Amino acid sequence: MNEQKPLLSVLSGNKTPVPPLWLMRQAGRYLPEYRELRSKAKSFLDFCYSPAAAAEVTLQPIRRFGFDAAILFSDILVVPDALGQKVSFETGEGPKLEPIELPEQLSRLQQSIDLARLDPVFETIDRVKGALPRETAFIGFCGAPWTVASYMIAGRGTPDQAPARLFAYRHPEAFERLIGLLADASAAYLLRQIEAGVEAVQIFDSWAGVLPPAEFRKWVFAPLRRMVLTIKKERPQTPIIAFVRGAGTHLVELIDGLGADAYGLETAEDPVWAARLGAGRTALQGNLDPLALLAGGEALDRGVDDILAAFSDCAHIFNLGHGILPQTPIENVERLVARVRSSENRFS
Ligand SMILES: Cc1c2[nH]c(c1CCC(=O)O)Cc1[nH]c(c(CCC(=O)O)c1C)Cc1[nH]c(c(CCC(=O)O)c1C)Cc1[nH]c(c(C)c1CCC(=O)O)C2
Repeated sequence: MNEQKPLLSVLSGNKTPVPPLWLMRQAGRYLPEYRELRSKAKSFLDFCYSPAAAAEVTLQPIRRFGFDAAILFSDILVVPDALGQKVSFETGEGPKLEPIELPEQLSRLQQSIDLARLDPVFETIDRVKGALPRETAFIGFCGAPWTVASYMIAGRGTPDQAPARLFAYRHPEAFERLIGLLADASAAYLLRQIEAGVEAVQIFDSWAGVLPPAEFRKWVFAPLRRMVLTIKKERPQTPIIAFVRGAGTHLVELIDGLGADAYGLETAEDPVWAARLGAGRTALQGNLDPLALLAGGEALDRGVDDILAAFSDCAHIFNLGHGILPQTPIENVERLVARVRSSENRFS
């Protein structure tokens, strides 16, 4: 039955005449119906933990655009929250956490994740799965250990993740403990999402691109590998999408050895190179520039066509190279969907 859903078919390695399509951060501020519900919530985290609202927001982009996948509405920072770190979101400023500046402060965290705290997320999943169209796949997600740790250490978003990189150089053993804790917590969290009803999972390593190669192997590849092994052991049938943003040439070793079912490519990655590397071995997801979508018009059409042409010989999922921007006009998303869906004869 799953084979009927185009996204799951591509994740099992099949090519389709038209790639299935969804957009990272597709539930969000560019949608007026999102902004309306969001304005009624006490806080962003409260919104994430309100199953009725979170389920509704998950479904909004499906109703409007008929994407091939819904992604659970939540945030990667619910994991630190369920590990006992204080998390809040200030409007216009992004996330705020109690920073971790010294190894001793790691003892403030719980030794394992409190999944009961995330019960509202699992209830959201339960509500969404009954409401999705038959052909729409349902994706769960979490942040990767390195990306989540970068917020936990700095206590906020940073342009270069310097606080976490410094902490890792100064206190490698403590940092390794934190990364290990996050790998186990995140794998357990994804397994519980799968049990609740998601059909595929995506791991977001949004800040993987800043690390030198030796650090990349320790803090990105190794914990992702640990997560993939844990999840595949329990749920071999559930596909995993790894979005290792800024992987660059590390894509070679990811495809060789990570064991995910698909790799998400960011905006700057060359789709022609990636397609040559991945064709016949893995599914690939990406990678239209979110700014081309914002700009619309010919820039959008050209961007879409280049990507469709580059991946025409691959098991390909059409997506952006990073999240959709809040200023993106709705008409441009409609134009994107129409252009991808009418591509059958142009690129096969
Ligand atoms: C790094 C990261 C975060 N969260 C996420 C990442 C990885 C992906 C990426 O790199 O973009 C992932 C995420 N965040 C959100 C989703 C929902 C599902 C989806 O539609 O994709 C997903 C998959 C909702 C959200 N998460 C957040 C919002 C906006 C908050 C609001 O509506 O007030 C949404 C819709 C808040 C958030 N959450 C985070 C930041 C830095 C911010 C503030 C910046 C921003 O506002 O975009 C952490």
